[in-house]
Amino acid sequence: MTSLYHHLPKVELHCHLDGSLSLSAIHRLATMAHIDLPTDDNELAKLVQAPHDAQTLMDYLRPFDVIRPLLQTPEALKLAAYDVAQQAAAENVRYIEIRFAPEFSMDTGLTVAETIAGVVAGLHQAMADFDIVAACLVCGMRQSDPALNAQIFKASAPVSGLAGFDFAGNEADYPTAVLTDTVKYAQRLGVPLTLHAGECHCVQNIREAIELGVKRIGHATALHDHPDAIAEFVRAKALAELCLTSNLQTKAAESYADYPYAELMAAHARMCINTDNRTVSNTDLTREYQLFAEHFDTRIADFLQFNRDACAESFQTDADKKQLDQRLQAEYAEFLN
Ligand SMILES: O=c1[nH]cnc2c1ncn2[C@@H]1O[C@H](CO)[C@@H](O)[C@H]1O
Ligand SMILES: [Zn+2]
Repeated sequence: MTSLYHHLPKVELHCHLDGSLSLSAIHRLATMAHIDLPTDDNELAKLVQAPHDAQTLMDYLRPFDVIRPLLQTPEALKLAAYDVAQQAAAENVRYIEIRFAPEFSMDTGLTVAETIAGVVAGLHQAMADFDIVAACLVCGMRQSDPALNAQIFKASAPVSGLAGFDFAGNEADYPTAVLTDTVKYAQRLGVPLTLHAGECHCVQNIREAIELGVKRIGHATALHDHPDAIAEFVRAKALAELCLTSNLQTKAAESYADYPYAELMAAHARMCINTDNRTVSNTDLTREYQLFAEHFDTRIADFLQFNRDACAESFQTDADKKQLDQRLQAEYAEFLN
């Protein structure tokens, strides 16, 4: 039986391409790249899912090393992007932003523009085949040379189909403060920006992102127990891209009790629900909704509000936002009665 949460229309703003590939897509990509990976799904899953004993974000990020060599051609990126958008469409995600790091797909000579074109081609094909709108975000990596990130952003900005920028990666050792110049550079390029922050118990990283004028914060988990920072977050009308399962795995939150949901709700903070990484976190958006309902008593009207806020902060045109917002309201009417 498919659950209510499967049927609810959804908007997802925070989903990594390389962390969300289906096992069958990984098998196909490995064959294309002539790379030996286990043919058995259980064995493959062990390699590409977050280790059960992960203690930190860096432990969680290890499986991405297995995926990196598979995503080195435009055809592979196209197949990957199609696969993730297809999975999302199958669980009634109406709009998704899928992010990836061009840096990790340039090992054998692709240009930044070629990597983005590959991803965008896959998203366009998925949009033609399924009832979903899918957009592409480019990640700079926190731990990388700022000059490389600047170069990647500069080369990305004019590429057709690029919707926004992000910074991902090692937040513990590369806090927001060290990114400031590159963030400002990205902002000057005129491309909308979201930022991973608050995944490593450092609320300062969220504060600084907000001070830089960033309105979308990936995770924002470190707001827990920081009412002043939550107040600043609310004043800035920022949106938290929540990634619950991922946060429990990286120990950004030790337990459900350490998760800032109730505090954010009480403060009327804006937020939305995301998978972060379907495969690495062994989840999907339906399961994330179920977890919020079970552990935090999130109601249908709340899910609608989260999706409307996600829509309002999505990196689409105002006309497209309006159309999606109207669709969400119309479609939720049957679930709210
Ligand atoms: O939760 C996360 N926090 C920080 N970085 C992440 C997270 N999930 C994935 N990536 C990083 O983003 C890259 C581009 O998709 C991935 O390769 C991974 O290194
Ligand atoms: Zn993320």
